[in-house]
Parts: sequence; structure tokens; C-alpha cells
Amino acid sequence: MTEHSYALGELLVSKLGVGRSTKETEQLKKEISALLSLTSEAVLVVDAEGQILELNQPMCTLMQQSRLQLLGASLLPHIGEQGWKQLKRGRDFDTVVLTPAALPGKKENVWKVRSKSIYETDKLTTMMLHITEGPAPSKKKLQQKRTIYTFDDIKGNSPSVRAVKEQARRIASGETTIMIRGESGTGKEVFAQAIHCGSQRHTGPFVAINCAAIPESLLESELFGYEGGAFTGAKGEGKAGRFELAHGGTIFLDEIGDMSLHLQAKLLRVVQERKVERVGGTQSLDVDVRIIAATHRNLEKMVAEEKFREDLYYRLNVIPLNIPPLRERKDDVPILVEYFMKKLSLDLGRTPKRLSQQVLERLLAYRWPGNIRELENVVEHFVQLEIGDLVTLQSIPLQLREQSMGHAEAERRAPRRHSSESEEKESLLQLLDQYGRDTEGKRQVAETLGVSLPTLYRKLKKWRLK
Ligand SMILES: Nc1ncnc2c1ncn2[C@@H]1O[C@H](COP(=O)(O)OP(=O)(O)OP(=O)(O)O)[C@@H](O)[C@H]1O
Repeated sequence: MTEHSYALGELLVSKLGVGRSTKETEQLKKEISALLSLTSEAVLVVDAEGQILELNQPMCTLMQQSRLQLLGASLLPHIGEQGWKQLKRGRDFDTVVLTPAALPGKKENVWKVRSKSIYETDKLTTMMLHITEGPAPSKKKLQQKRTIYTFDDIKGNSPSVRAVKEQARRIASGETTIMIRGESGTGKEVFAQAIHCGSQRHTGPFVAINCAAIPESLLESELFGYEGGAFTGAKGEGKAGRFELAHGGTIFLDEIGDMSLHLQAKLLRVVQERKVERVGGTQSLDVDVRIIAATHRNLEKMVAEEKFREDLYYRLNVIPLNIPPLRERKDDVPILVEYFMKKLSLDLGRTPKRLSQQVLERLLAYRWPGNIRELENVVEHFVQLEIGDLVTLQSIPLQLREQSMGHAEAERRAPRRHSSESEEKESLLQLLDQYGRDTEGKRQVAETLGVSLPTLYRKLKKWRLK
């Protein structure tokens, strides 16, 4: 036992030892100290105000302070007022996930705290806390658990979103092919999922494929499957394509405008006949699928330039659904912020934070080139990195600091905007200027926009910004 652990919280014993003789108190002191030193788990005792009465060495290591510094100090600076309230609200042995005040090099970690409270005539006197530290669950992990979106999950109250939701609800129950148009991150896949859920096919599979994210050479076999031995590296037993996998359900063909003319021809056959032929195969398989396609590209222009087949365009564009970009429905920003704040805080075991008026104004003035996906990322940044309860201008991400402009300025610039495509180029240029054009800069731009690095490179190539 160390010299310090003998000190064993004079404070603790002075509380627990009330009414005992000095000898008994001394004995109790030693026993508690010995007990805590026996475990390699981090354990802490606090009083009803959060003052640290006793703790063991593993707890000191976790808090990165010496025992002398911690004894008698308050726990509140380490877990925040909100964290303390959460703990006091929790029931005995519940696990409460708290964000510790940033410890050097451990910004992303959380504390899982189990507690046992001691009362004296209904009044809380002491709390025993057992703490384990671990990484916060990643957003990716949480998204893997994500269930499929329904219309109720599509947030936003602006007239344009209400209208498109209403239109989507009406067409969901049919079998018609749908073309969803909208910039990256506006929620095209979210709408496609909601339509699937609102259709007769909701018990069948929803299969999505991003035609821009998969190299041309692999896309064909991904979509249509292949027979064993069709090419070098092909699995012996062959593989079903996404169309086969979507049998009885819905297939979502994202970024359809990025498909090569060769594959467009193959796709046309499936769209017309609902039959697929695996690569290297000779038989046609019937597939019962509803097709929802999506793109952010100007397909009409592509058809005029003979980059997209006209016949396929008409086959796919039976019912067009246009999702407006976020900058055209700024009324939705506060609603979406609140929604993501609640959802991500819950997912990540954090306490929801409020936004200062200035931060809200910045969010409203920003142009959101990455749309709702970017907004979700910004809110996640607040949840993960802001320690206090209030998000202030100091903790907003870089792109909001430098790119946003006042309302008046935004209004003044609005009429000069061109098509959404050249908007995209302009936004990319701004972000590249901001983060730099080296690999790290590009990685940050991709993260800001919520797209993968290959997608960003594709966009840069498209706009000759490489
Ligand atoms: N109306 C909405 N309500 C709630 N969340 C939304 C809404 N729209 C989009 N999202 C969120 O934004 C994220 C991006 O949406 P989605 O993947 O559907 O965009 P997209 O338009 O298909 O993008 P891309 O073209 O880049 O594939 C989703 O993960 C979802 O969390």
C-alpha cells in the first residue's frame, strides 16, 4: 500500500466513520484503502456534490493526475455539469456513457461509468463509481447498424421538401421506374429507401449500388453477376449480381449518369425485359425488380451530347423526383440540426448541446455544397469535439468559419448563381483553396463534403481541377 493510499480519503472516513471510535475509524480507513488497492479497475468515491473522497491508482492513471491533486477536488470539471446530472439521474449499476473533458491525445474517448449510490434517510451521501475508458463508437459503425429510412425519417418542413415527400408517397405504391435528381448529399438514397418501404415490395430486399464508386471493369459483374470461370479471378461457383439479389424488391442505381455507354446498353435490356445475363453466362434469368435510378448530373445535356442513351433516358425517367439542395431550403437547417444533434448524441452516448445564436446564423448563411450529409458531419463535429453545453463560434469547423457570408451577402449573390453543376465547381474551388491541394487537403475536402476520396477525384477530373 502506498503512503498516499493510507490517506484513504480522510474525507471519506470522516463521513463513513461518523459515530465510531477513533480506533474503529482508523481500522475502517485501512480496510477501504486495501479494498480499493486490490482491484486493477478504476474506482472512485464522490460525495453528493461530486467532491472526490477516495480513488485508487488506476483511477489516477485514467484521469492523468496524481492522487494528491485529485483527493478533495471536484469531479465536475472532468465530466461536465451535464455528465454529473446524468450520473445522478442514472439508476444503480446502469452504464452511463460520458465524454471526459479532453485528455491529452484521447479526444475521441468516452467513459463508461457504472455507479452505486448510498443514501442516508433518502438523502444522497456518497456515490461509488466504476469507470472504463474506450473509444467512442465510430459513425461508420453506427451507420452499419442503421435501419432503412421511411417517410417519417425524412426530416424537413420547408414547402419544397413537403411537396417532394408528398409526390414520393403518392408514387411509392406503384411499380413505375423513378428517377431521383439532386445534388450529392441531398438525400436521394434516403428517398429511394422510403419509397421502397412505402411500396408493396417492402418485405423484399432493397439493394443499392453506386455506379460511380465502382470501377467500370467491376461494375458489369457487380450489376449482372458472373458465371464460374468467366474471367481470371472469378469464383468457381460464380456470383449473383445486384439485380438478382434485388429480386422481389427494389434496386437503387445511384449515379447512373456515370455509367459507360457499353453498360448503358446492357442495362437497357434489363430495364426493358427484366432479364439479366451473368457475365460469361448463356442463360437469361428473370428478375422481378423495381428500379429507382438517381443522378446529380444534367442527363438531358448528356443525351444531347450523346453521352447518355436517349432510349435508356426515357425508360428510366418515367417519374422524375427532384430533391432541392439545402441552400434552397434553409428553413430546414434548424430542424435538421436539432434532429441530428439528438440522434448523434444518443448514438455516441453524449449530451445534446445547444447552439449559440451566432453559430446558428453561420449555419443559415452557409451554402452547404455537401448538403444534408455535410450538415450531419458538422453536427457530429459539435457532438464529438465541443466540451461545453453550448456550441460557440470558437468550435465551428473551418469551412463555416471562412466560407460563410452574411444573409445580405448571400442574397446579393444568389441571382448570379448558375446551374447546380457549376455551383459544384465553385464550391470545390473554394474548399481546395481553404484546405490545400495536396493529398491531405483533398482528404479534408472529401470529408467535408461527405464523399469518398475516389468520388472527389472523379469530381476534380470532371471539372478539370486536378
Ligand atoms: N431529409 C432528411 N432527413 C434526415 N436525414 C437525411 C435527409 N436527407 C439526407 N439525410 C441524411 O444525409 C445523408 C446523405 O443522404 P443520401 O445518402 O441519401 O444522399 P444522396 O443524395 O444519395 O448522396 P450521393 O449522391 O452523394 O450518394 C444520409 O445518410 C442521411 O443521414
